[in-house]
Amino acid sequence: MQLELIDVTKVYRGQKRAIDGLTLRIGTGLLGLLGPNGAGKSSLLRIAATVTRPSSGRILFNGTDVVARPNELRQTLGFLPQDFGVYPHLSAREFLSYLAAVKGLSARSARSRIDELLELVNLTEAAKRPLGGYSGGMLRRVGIAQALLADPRVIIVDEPTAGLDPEERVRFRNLLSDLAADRIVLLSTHIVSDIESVSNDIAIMAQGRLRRRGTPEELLGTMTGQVWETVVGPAEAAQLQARYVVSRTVRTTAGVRVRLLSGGPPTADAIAVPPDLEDVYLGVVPGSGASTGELPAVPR
Ligand SMILES: Nc1ncnc2c1ncn2[C@@H]1O[C@H](COP(=O)(O)OP(=O)(O)OP(=O)(O)O)[C@@H](O)[C@H]1O
Repeated sequence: MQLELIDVTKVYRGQKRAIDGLTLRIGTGLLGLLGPNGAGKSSLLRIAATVTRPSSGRILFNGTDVVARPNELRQTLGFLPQDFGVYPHLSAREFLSYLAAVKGLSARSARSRIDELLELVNLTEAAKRPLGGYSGGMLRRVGIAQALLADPRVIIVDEPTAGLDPEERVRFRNLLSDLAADRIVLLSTHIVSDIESVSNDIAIMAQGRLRRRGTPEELLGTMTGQVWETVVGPAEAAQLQARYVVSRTVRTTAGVRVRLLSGGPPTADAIAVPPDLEDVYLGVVPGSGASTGELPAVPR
């Protein structure tokens, strides 16, 4: 199975290029698409899911042109869009039954599949309640269930863990990782920790372009010798933040431990440390740390 996006460009009316000549070949397994807000991830996923047409470029599913003949992919596609909407007066079960009918599932197979999925996303108890009263995390889980309705071979999910609590996040990551054993799973996120534990294939996107693609080991290898830690006073920590891409600061009893990216030692007693994926991400997309919401401010 292969999904290929070849030299894809997307230009919205009167805007700059949301996707700019991007090529991505995706085989069985889980591909984590990482990038800051506005990088073009959603646009790319909507194109891959046949919801939007590219301005130029080709999309092939097992060699078939998806733009000209979308049905082959659509029949086996599960898609969770970022702005997934529901009918507030329907219950989860009614909503999923309705979508199953739209997808052409027989009433009988739909019923058992829906039972299975409600269990899988932990909504069996709430299944009869109107969706209008669901929390954001619960709605996300309904979205995940609908994407899996027709037992798709290709699963495309846009920021699937948004609004989920930490426990649900882990649960869902593991679910996608299991599904990816014999399916194509394409997942987008701007949170590094969402994919580092489950994805052996990571693509980093920024400003409509593919910036890196590889296994975690390959990506980490690109930053070897460029990540440093040093313990300094608060004033010097602020100076380092102004001069370098800082991936983390931690206040300790000895001072502020600053972790930063630099080609050489930033201070006399700085120590080179093994890179992690957050460092790689910040190295590729400087300034994206703010969007992860995970960097504490330097105390001044
Ligand atoms: N329907 C649209 N019409 C006009 N511009 C759009 C449309 N959809 C996206 N864009 C623009 O295209 C660019 C890429 O947006 P896109 O939503 O694909 O990025 P993203 O990486 O998914 O970010 P986010 O996580 O914030 O959705 C942005 O500048 C955005 O404003």
